[in-house]
Amino acid sequence: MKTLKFAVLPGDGIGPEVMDATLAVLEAATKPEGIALDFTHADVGGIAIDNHGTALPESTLEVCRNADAILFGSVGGPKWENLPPKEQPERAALLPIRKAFNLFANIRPGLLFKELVDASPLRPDSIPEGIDIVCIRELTGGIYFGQPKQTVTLEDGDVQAVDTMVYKVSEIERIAEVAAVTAKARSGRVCSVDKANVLETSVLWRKTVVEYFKKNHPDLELSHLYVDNAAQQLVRDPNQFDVIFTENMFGDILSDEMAIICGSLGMMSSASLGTDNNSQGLPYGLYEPAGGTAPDIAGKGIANPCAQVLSAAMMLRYSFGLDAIADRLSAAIRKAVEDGVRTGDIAFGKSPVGTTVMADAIIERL
Ligand SMILES: NC(=O)c1ccc[n+]([C@@H]2O[C@H](COP(=O)([O-])OP(=O)(O)OC[C@H]3O[C@@H](n4cnc5c(N)ncnc54)[C@H](O)[C@@H]3O)[C@@H](O)[C@H]2O)c1
Ligand SMILES: CC(C)[C@H](C(=O)O)[C@@H](O)C(=O)O
Ligand SMILES: [Mg+2]
Repeated sequence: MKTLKFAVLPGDGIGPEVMDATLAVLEAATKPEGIALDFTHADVGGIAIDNHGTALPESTLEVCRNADAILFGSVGGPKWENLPPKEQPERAALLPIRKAFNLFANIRPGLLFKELVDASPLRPDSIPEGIDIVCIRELTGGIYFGQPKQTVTLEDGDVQAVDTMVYKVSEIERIAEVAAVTAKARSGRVCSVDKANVLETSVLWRKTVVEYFKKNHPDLELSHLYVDNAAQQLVRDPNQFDVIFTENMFGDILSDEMAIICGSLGMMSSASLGTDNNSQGLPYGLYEPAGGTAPDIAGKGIANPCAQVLSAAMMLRYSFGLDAIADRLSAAIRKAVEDGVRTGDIAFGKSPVGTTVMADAIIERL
């Protein structure tokens, strides 16, 4: 019997709620195929601070190292916001785990099912067929990790904070390759987003991307946009894009924008892949919703589990090679929303259901 060995890190806020629902869906999707799930829970983020005194315990890293993939919820929330910034869950758990496994390529699909067009804030006539684009975000470089990163008191008593945006050619080339491979499997169109009219890192980004595509992927259609223009083009006409690829912080911001034009953060999944393969000979990856712990709705049982389920589907696809089951999961979600089963974030006129009812509806349609 094929066994899928993965780490389950639910984290904080809605993380455990949508994770429980997702594991039930995953079990229902794999069991009939004779596939067993071998997953191990571990604490990460605020819950790990509470239970172990640190946001990313060594024991959690060990669970991840012994697995073929990580299914991650989300971390952070009001309870830990008053800790020193470097000890907070986002900076002390999420960024280090991405770095620890060298997960430099973050893939975020912006998928709005035709059946869900009414949940988008965009005019329905501007997206009659829904939206199908993807953001490839560089995840282990840029201003998130560059040094120095500090706050200092100056001689005159003023206080100054510094973040540093750094990119090397090698880092830009490897994410360009991911964008190119993604585009080849789709329409062949790639738009690289930067701020080359202002930032040195973006000047290097654009030059490197142009040269890399010219040399390695001359068949692909490459375009460039400044990030401010890209932000408004996404709202004006999202389907003019196919693959958007960009550096870490621009990707963070643009992907939230993509999520909301696709209905909700509760619908946006992500895969973070690196340089290592797992014991299956497939990419080791971390799979998590693009959104966060949603403190405004946490604990109420009303969070949308679809982003977490779709993240699990990405795990099946990339880290376990189970494309057919991944497709079935996506189709079951599509059918459920088509049938009007929707959590509050995507309900718009329909009467909203809770997290477990949404998960059960997906299971019924597998
Ligand atoms: N990957 C992660 O772990 C991650 C990602 C983003 C934010 N965060 C953290 O989460 C906390 C809250 O951040 P925030 O409020 O800025 O962003 P958020 O993504 O948690 O929430 C933004 C809005 O989207 C809604 N939302 C998000 N996911 C949803 C879902 N599955 N179903 C229904 N609605 C959903 C929320 O209710 C909220 O209104 C912060 O501590 C932040 O740092 C963590
Ligand atoms: C929580 C935060 C560190 C994280 C990021 O900025 O990468 C989140 O917003 C995301 O998009 O995954
Ligand atoms: Mg974000």
